[in-house]
Amino acid sequence: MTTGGHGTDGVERRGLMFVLSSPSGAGKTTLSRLLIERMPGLKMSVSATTRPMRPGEVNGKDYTFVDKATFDAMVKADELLEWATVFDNSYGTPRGPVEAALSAGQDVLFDIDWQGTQQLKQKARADVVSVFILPPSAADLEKRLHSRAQDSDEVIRKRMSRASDEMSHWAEYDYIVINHAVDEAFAEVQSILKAERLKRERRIGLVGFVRSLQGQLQG
Ligand SMILES: Nc1nc2c(ncn2[C@@H]2O[C@H](COP(=O)(O)OP(=O)(O)O)[C@@H](O)[C@H]2O)c(=O)[nH]1
Ligand SMILES: Nc1ncnc2c1ncn2[C@@H]1O[C@H](COP(=O)(O)OP(=O)(O)O)[C@@H](O)[C@H]1O
Repeated sequence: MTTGGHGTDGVERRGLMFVLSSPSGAGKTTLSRLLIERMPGLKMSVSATTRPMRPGEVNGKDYTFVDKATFDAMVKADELLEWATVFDNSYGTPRGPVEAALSAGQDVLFDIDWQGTQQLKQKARADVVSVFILPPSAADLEKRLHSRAQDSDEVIRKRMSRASDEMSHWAEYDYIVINHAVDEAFAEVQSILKAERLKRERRIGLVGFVRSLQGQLQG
């Protein structure tokens, strides 16, 4: 699905799809924002959703907020790379920006649930790197959902009751990070991305690079 761009060391490589999933409130959004701020060459995939906007969210940045009819039209026109229903709302990944970023040699970051992760893996397994974020405890999870202060008590109850379901998919992920302290969890997620960028199979320019090194040695 991807063509290739150049890594920071100048060797051409395939772009990767970096997926973060977790039960609601475990810290995906916080970690995603830090990754985008601090990791050059990584672009956020902005999902479309029918969920109402939360205070502080920006349309087109956090999500593209659409009504159900618009979402259904996007599905029908095959404009979504994957989509799913979560908490009675529809969420989906617009295909165009992802394909454009990957073919420009950028990596793409996804904050999507297990259903979306499965769909991406079916489409491009070799290019997907998936990380599941766990909270340190149920009490911490609940505290974080309250501290975010953006959802009603009823919505928080729904999110807590769905957490166990979401968590049951942890073993489908390549990496598991427990989000105790943000800085440490961020450092772990960053290490995963850095290592995955160096994977031999993604570095399609290596054959040429090594040939040229050998040429220099022989010449
Ligand atoms: N499959 C899929 N899931 C999404 C997408 N965008 C967001 N999600 C997931 O939908 C769930 C709810 O997201 P949201 O309402 O923003 O609440 P959050 O869990 O507090 O971030 C989270 O598990 C997100 O990862 C998407 O485009 N596709
Ligand atoms: N390691 C952490 N320690 C304490 N609070 C955290 C930590 N990580 C995230 N939070 C806070 O918890 C709340 C939920 O985090 P958020 O990133 O929105 O989760 P998600 O996107 O998974 O729903 C936010 O208020 C965030 O600032």
